[in-house]
Amino acid sequence: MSKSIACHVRVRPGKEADGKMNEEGIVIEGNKISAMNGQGDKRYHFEFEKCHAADSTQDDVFDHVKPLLDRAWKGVNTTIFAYGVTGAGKTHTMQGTKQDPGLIPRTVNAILNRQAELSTSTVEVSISYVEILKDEVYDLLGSANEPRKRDIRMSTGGQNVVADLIYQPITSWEQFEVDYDVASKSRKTASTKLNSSSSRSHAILTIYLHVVDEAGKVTDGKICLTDLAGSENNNLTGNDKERMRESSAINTSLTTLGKVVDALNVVQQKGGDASGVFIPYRESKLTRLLQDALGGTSQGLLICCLAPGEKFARDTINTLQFGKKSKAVENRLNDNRRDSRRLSVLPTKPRASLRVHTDSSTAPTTGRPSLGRPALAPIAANTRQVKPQPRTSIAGSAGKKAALALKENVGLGLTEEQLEKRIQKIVTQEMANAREKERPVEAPLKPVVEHPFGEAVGMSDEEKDTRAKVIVKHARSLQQSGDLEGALDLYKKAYDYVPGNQKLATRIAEIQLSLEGILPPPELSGRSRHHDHDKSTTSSKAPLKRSRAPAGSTSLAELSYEAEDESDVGASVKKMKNNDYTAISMTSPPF
Ligand SMILES: Nc1ncnc2c1ncn2[C@@H]1O[C@H](COP(=O)(O)OP(=O)(O)OP(=O)(O)O)[C@@H](O)[C@H]1O
Repeated sequence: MSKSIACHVRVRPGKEADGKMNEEGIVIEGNKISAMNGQGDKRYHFEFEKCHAADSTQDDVFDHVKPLLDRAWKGVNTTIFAYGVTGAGKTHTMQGTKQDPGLIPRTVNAILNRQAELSTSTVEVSISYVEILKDEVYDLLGSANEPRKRDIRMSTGGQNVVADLIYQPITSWEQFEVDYDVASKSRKTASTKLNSSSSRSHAILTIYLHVVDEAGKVTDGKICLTDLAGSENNNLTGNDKERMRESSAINTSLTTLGKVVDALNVVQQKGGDASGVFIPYRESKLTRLLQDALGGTSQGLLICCLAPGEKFARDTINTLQFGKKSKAVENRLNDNRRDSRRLSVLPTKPRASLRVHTDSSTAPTTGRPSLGRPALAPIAANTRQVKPQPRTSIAGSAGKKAALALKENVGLGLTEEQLEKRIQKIVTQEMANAREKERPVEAPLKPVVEHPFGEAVGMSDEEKDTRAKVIVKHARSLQQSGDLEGALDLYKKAYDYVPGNQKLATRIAEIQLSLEGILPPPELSGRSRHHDHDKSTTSSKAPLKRSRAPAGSTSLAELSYEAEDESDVGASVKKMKNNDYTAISMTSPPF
């Protein structure tokens, strides 16, 4: 299912510090809003799903958000984020005050009320809460006596996850109030000329819902409520050196957010074709964590907060333009409903406990925190971006058909499930082709039984080797393009199929050490023929640029073409001997 991000606007009431006011500066008529530029000679017009005028109450704003919350109960990941210039009312809208609570407390309250009403279902509610300060992630639920800084890692499922994140089960309103209050107070704020209590960080509070109904149907929903730090003009804020440093980090991450939205708009204009479009999610921690909300699987709602006053005229137009661009982004909504009685890839039921740390290396694909098995905590489920590459030749019409079918499937990225399916399809093709060459009569392929955590049970050694080979090939492409984290992820996935493979283990260690800055980036020891044609732009010895994938990087879709090329595949599969990847032909170069 594909759906645009909705956009609401809220204008905050004017105050003395806003300076000169122009009654006609911001005009709202229904869901239409127009804003005058600073010179007063040009008016910009926009239309959104909802425009709240300066007299809107917290209740009004929440009323229009409720339908989105209903979706979370149906297993859809949802993200609400407040955007706008510093002092425009983002924190007021998301957090509010004790007397006039904002969206976060209202949402939790509504969830707890609904939990009480659903007497026939078991409902578990928990939260995580992080801030991103100067491009570092801190766990706001962590104790002041222990380090709160957290890493973002890529899970084996291709999701950006926060390591060792704390999940706080919420059992009552009173408990939430205390925990939320303590955590919010530890968020970094400071006084600037534009806002006496300006948030210096982006804050993301995530609410996880786990519902089991009487028929055993399980629904996992996630609501991600994000209060972005405001964009800042240091001439207006009067920032000192430290504030300037924070301001620079805030503005950089917001610029990246804008670049991501721009890139997604280009994808949209190309009819959803992401080929050749670089989406810079990795350029900031903020966009890594919001990846699910932007072009991912989440239902998104952007609330654009506007400050009245002539000095904000340009910011107002920028904010509205950002809202307009964000609205055009299409997400592919997830559905985290399943039958609890069936074998599932989803994590097991969490134990009830007051505070939970998780520290492991795999992440659930839903918004639900996994307490039942080791897991990295997902803040934002995401999908890996793949870039189909133009091919010079495809052998046979069957190859063309498969290539076309795959091309249609290459959207903005791949979920773990899609990646698995694609790998399985390629492996099946490769094996079928190899067998066809070796045996006159083709034996039917044994169906693969998937282990809940992705390991294939009952797979032949040959099939495991072939799967590893396909994954390694894609890992090499990512490594070549400079995406070391993505490559590492896939090398590890390949290793699961050929545990003990020394070369693969060495490659994994090299990349890990390189990511930690201990070793230089490892060089690839061979080149595939598909890399040869773009020698001029890409070289295994070229300096790594982690933020950009060169136009020549391969995709799994492309690998499927290779799988259709029977002469190569037959040769390569024949040469494959017990984990000896160096013996594989040019279609699968040694790592
Ligand atoms: N709708 C509103 N009604 C009444 N007061 C508001 C409203 N919106 C904002 N304010 C007030 O305006 C001031 C600035 O708002 P707030 O701190 O929410 O801005 P912000 O966008 O989060 O700023 P920053 O990016 O600097 O953190 C606060 O004193 C807040 O209480």
